[in-house]
Amino acid sequence: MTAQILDGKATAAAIKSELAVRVAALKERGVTPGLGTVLVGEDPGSQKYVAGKHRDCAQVGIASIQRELPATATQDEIEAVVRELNEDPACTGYIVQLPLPKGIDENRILELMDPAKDADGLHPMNLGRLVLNEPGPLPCTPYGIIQLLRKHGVEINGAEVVVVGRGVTIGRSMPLLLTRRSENATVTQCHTGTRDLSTHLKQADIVIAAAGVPHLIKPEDVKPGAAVLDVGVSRDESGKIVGDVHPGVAEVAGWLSPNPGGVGPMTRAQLLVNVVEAAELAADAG
Ligand SMILES: Nc1nc2c(c(=O)[nH]1)N[C@@H](CN(C=O)c1ccc(C(=O)N[C@@H](CCC(=O)O)C(=O)O)cc1)CN2
Repeated sequence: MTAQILDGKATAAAIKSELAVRVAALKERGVTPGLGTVLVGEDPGSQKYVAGKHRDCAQVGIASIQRELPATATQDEIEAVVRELNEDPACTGYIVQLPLPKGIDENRILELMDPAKDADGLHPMNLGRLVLNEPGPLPCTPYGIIQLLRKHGVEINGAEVVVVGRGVTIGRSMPLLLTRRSENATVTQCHTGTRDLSTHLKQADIVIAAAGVPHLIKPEDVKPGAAVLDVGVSRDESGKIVGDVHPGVAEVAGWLSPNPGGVGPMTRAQLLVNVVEAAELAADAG
C-alpha cells in the first residue's frame, strides 16, 4: 500500500482563495483586516513561520503589522508591544510567535492579549470557550488538521484517534476539537509518560504525531490504512525538517501528511480564517 498524500499546500491554497473573496467584501464595507505578529529573538524556524504568515496575508489582501524584539527583550518590553497591538485599530488580530525565550512568562503574555484579537485561539478565554463549546477562534494547527482530514474525505466520525503530544499549540486542544459532536471521534492522548505507545498506536484509525521526536512513529506500529499526520518538527544538521513519522509509514498508512507541505500550510491558512472571521464579526457589530 502507498498512502494517499494529505496535501496541505494545495488545501491551504484553496482556503486562501475563498478568503481573498471575503477580504474583498470586507474592504467594500470599509474594513481592512490586519494581522499583527510579535516575534521575539532570532530562532530561524520562528522567523520562517512568521515570514510565511505575512506572505499569506499579502496573497489574500490582509494588511501586515510586524513587531520584532531581540532575544534579550524583557517581560515588560514584550508586554508593552502586546498592549500597543491591543489598542491599534489597524490590527484586527494578532499572534505572539511561540516559543518565547527562556525566562519569559508565556502564559502572562497570552493572558494580556485582547481575546477579541487573539488570532491563535490560545487566550485562556478562547480556550475556555472551546471547552464550553461556545463560538470563538479555534487553535490553528488542530483546526487545520481537522480541515485537512475533512477535505480529503478521511472519516473522523467514530474514529479511534491517537494524539501524541501535550503541548499548548496542538496536543492540549486537539482532543477537545476531535470530541466535539461535529467530529465525534474517540481520542487517546499519549505523551512522554505513556507506558506502551506502540499498543495505542496499533489501535488507531488516525494518528496525530506532535511529539517533536524524529521518526517516533514506525511502520510496524501503524494500523494498515490508517491516516497519519506528521506535525513534529525537528531539524537535522543542515536545518532540514525531520518529522515524527518514519518514511516507511507511507507503505502501511492509507493517508499521510507530508512534512513539510502538510499541516504547516494548514496552520497558516487557519490563522487567516481566524483573522477574517474576527474582522467580519467586528464589522457586523458596528
Ligand atoms: N503563536 C504560535 N506559535 C506557534 C504555533 C502557533 O500555532 N501559534 N505553532 C508552531 C509553529 N507554526 C506556527 O506558528 C508553524 C509551523 C509550521 C509552518 C509551516 O508553514 N511549515 C512549512 C515548512 C516551513 C519550513 O521549511 O521550515 C511546512 O510545513 O510546509 C507554519 C507555522 C509553533 N509556534
